[in-house]
Amino acid sequence: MSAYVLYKTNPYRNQSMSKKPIRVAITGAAGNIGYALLFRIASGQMFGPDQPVALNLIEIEPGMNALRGVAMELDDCAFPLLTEIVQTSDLNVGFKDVNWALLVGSVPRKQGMERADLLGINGKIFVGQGKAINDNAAADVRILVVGNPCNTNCLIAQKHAPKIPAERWFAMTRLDENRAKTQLAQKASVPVKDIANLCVWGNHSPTMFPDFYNAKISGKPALDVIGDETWLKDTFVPKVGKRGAEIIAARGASSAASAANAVVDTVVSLTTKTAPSEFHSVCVLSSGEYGVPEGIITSLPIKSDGEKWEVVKGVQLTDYAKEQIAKSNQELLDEREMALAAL
Ligand SMILES: NC(=O)c1ccc[n+]([C@@H]2O[C@H](COP(=O)([O-])OP(=O)(O)OC[C@H]3O[C@@H](n4cnc5c(N)ncnc54)[C@H](O)[C@@H]3O)[C@@H](O)[C@H]2O)c1
Ligand SMILES: O=C(O)C[C@H](O)C(=O)O
Repeated sequence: MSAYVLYKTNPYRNQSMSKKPIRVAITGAAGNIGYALLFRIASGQMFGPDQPVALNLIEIEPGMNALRGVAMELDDCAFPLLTEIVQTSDLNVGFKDVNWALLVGSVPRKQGMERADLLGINGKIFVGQGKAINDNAAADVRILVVGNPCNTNCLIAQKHAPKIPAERWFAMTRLDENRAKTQLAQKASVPVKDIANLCVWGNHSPTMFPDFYNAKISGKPALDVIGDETWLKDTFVPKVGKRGAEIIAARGASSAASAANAVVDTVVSLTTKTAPSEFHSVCVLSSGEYGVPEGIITSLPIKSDGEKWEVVKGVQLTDYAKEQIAKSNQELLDEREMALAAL
């Protein structure tokens, strides 16, 4: 079997479009999240209805046949914005000239496991991917890590890509934010669009802290609207933290469509202007904001001007919130130590 397989599908189609395509690499493209994600990117939901996209689909060798089927389906959608599909198991080909790298490919956990149990299995994948991104990607590349444990995997890849500025690396807690918003909306019997300022802090693990103190329901503090701090602490927080496990128990497989949706939401939030006074949860490399230890990829409240992002300043944290966030960040420090020792 060849070391890599590269198929370019219709490389010349749709070339008359005036904007230069955004080139997006997706690893694990034939997996469950990949299957829910590619069609949304190709249809324009990630970068907008007039922005052409080229897709670099990356799989391991045993996944290449399934990937060919997925690419055929992309072709059969006749998406006007999709200019090119590259299919490869060679990371140097897959990350060539990409503007975005969505690192999904890795093993999901099974029932009874924690995401951190995957570090030994998945961590090493991100060494080679970090290096290949460093050596091949476009000068403006931005990277979003989804494969678990996503925070520490992101840190591993970042450490192997010295050319790429630290602010271009992200890991995903948007699914947790979306889950938390829905739980609050259902409890308060309001539409989910009425929930704002819901930051999930820390690690994408059961220790994450969905900060209900700063969340707003229809413009009012969530605590006032719900009126039950015990429910928020003892039911809402663990419900959000363990939602991934609840889905695995019900589906027999980890969340896929909602994860793909959160990938789209994360990229949209980083590439469009955030609404005034709103923020979103994204894991970024900490430089000590809010007393968080430096040098971990941790979830913080982020806003964007459409080009650059920043950590929102001035969010007031209660002592309880600070304690929960510190626990989650301690877990990230421990994961970092484990990862560095293993690599
Ligand atoms: N951060 C989040 O919120 C979040 C949410 C859901 C799932 N996840 C994680 O995303 C990952 C993928 O989930 P899934 O449901 O798509 O899994 P899946 O098993 O359906 O698909 C994974 C795909 O990745 C491929 N793959 C494995 N190693 C690879 C490598 N080195 N390079 C390229 N491709 C590789 C596999 O062949 C497979 O096709 C898992 O680690 C899961 O835990 C994260
Ligand atoms: O829980 C998992 O293992 C998958 C994912 O991280 C999730 O939150 O759904």
